[in-house]
Amino acid sequence: MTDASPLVARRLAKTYGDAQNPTVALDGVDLTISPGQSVAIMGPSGSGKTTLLHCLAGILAPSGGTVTWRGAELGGLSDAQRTALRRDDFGFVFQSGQLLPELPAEENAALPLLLAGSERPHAVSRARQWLGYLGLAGMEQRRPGELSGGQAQRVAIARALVGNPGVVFADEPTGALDRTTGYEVMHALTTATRASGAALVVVTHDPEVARWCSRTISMRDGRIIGEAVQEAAGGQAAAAPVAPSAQPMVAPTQQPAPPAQPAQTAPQAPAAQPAPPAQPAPPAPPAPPAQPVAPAGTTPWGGAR
Ligand SMILES: Nc1ncnc2c1ncn2[C@@H]1O[C@H](COP(=O)(O)OP(=O)(O)OP(=O)(O)O)[C@@H](O)[C@H]1O
Repeated sequence: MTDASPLVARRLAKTYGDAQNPTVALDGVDLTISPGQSVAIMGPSGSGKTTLLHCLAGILAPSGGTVTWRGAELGGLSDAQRTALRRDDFGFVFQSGQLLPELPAEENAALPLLLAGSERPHAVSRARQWLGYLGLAGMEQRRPGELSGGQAQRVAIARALVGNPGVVFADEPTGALDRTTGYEVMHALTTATRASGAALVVVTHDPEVARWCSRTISMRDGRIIGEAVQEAAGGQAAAAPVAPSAQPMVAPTQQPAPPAQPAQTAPQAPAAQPAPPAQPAPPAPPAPPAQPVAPAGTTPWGGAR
């Protein structure tokens, strides 16, 4: 990824319903997210967190204002262009249930590349590399029902990163997990995202989850009412320095070398420190699995929602 331009929202507004019964979900949000930043969005229920994430990601069309990514205003793109952008430039991790139950982990993780037209061996190889980086070596053939909740979320993280996105959006990624597993997933998410050079946007209710991010945005009634920047740049980075040996294996054609980030000290480490991800497993020759069925209209990189 060479483009260092940020994701920028200006005067973003979103109203649901009609003129007789409107619900103002976003009311003039300004936000700039630079490459490599991790941003937690917090606020009470109904404050507009998910709506903001969906507008930033091009899933929802705002009622007013703009979202600009790499020089393109999302509102000016066609539906097909927005779909391609979500598929190629953005990665997504949701609370749970986003994996296709009939597909093994490696095919779930490879899906964005397969849908983008990559050759299957390349796509599956890249998926296996990310799964190995995330500590799932040996589980590539397991289906979601054969994985724990935390393992399934790590497959989802591998899928979010397999296409080398510029931004990863995560909506309550730990919401269905117990506290310790949630921290492990946040460790995996922030470490892997940082290693790839992508920005990360996380919606969460949990301040401990937010501490893994370098910035926390607070929302109320559709507005940003405050922002906190972690003292140590990147709470998660502080908590979990990435040893060079733990960096993901890199396919030179698509995946840039992980940035040489300095290891950081951990004054704000979350209380429960998860173990670092396992060492990357050497890529194995991919099996030629069955063609996955694209769930049209049900995924961020698929049809309109
Ligand atoms: N599809 C929709 N139609 C109508 N109103 C909606 C829709 N989606 C969200 N809203 C309303 O918009 C406001 C913001 O919702 P949003 O889901 O963005 O909040 P949130 O902060 O993510 O909430 P939560 O933490 O409960 O998930 C709420 O008042 C909600 O009821």
